[in-house]
Amino acid sequence: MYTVKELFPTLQGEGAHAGRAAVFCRFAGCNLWSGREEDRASAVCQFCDTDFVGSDGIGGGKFNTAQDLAAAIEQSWKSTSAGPQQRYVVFTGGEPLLQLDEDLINALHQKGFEVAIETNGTIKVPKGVDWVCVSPKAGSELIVLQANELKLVVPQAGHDALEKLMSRFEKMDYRNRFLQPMDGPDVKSNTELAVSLCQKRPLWRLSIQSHKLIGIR
Ligand SMILES: C[S@@+](CC[C@H](N)C(=O)[O-])C[C@H]1O[C@@H](n2cnc3c(N)ncnc32)[C@H](O)[C@@H]1O
Ligand SMILES: Nc1nc2[nH]cc(C(=O)O)c2c(=O)[nH]1
Ligand code: SF4
Ligand SMILES: [Mg+2]
Repeated sequence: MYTVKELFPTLQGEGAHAGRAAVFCRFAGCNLWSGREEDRASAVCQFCDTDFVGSDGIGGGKFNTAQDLAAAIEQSWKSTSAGPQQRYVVFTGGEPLLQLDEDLINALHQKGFEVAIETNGTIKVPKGVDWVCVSPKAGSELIVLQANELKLVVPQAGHDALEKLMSRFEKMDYRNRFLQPMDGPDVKSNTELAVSLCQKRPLWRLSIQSHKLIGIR
């Protein structure tokens, strides 16, 4: 059984695939925060911008089998009149690796989808994922040490030595590296920080949450 908060077609707003048509499948639940506001201050990850509790969002629900969920994802892709080419699904959450498994990945490959994930990097990635974006969280143990994309949200409390952290990540096996300004009350100064760090350290590129700027999901 898979519990999906919401399922919708949009454009990937962030990172290396920004601008690309995709179905987003947001799984319920996360290992670094309960999702309840009253627990935020004591959570490992305290800056989350997402409601991932329950299955009551648009396109959300409980899916008994991988086939059922893959069929819903295919329907969502077709709902925009998109053809069979470049089919792309992004699993996010919450933490998608609490639920994504090889059965579901295989069912999507059979339907011609490329499978991407947005993960906090604390859980092993199953075989077959085509694009892994890791976004490490201060105070958690990072175990996904190789990925297509690293997307570091800045600044994070506890990341006092941000540049030291960045130079550690520069020596690791991440194909693309992004700094993403933390959204919230300080997004403007966080963006200025990210811009100046990208200028100083050209191994990094800026990822802005473009979907928020243009008002899509
Ligand atoms: C909601 S998370 C879900 C996937 C996974 N749990 C993770 O943290 O990567 C999706 C992406 O949004 C980023 N994110 C969450 N809250 C944010 C915020 N306030 N500002 C900027 N990015 C944020 C995360 O770092 C991650 O890259
Ligand atoms: N358009 C759009 N792009 C995204 N990229 C990562 C997202 C996420 O919440 O994981 C996200 C999202 O929620 N919407
Ligand atoms: S790890 Fe991801 S989903 Fe979980 S609370 Fe942090 S940003 Fe949100
Ligand atoms: Mg989001």
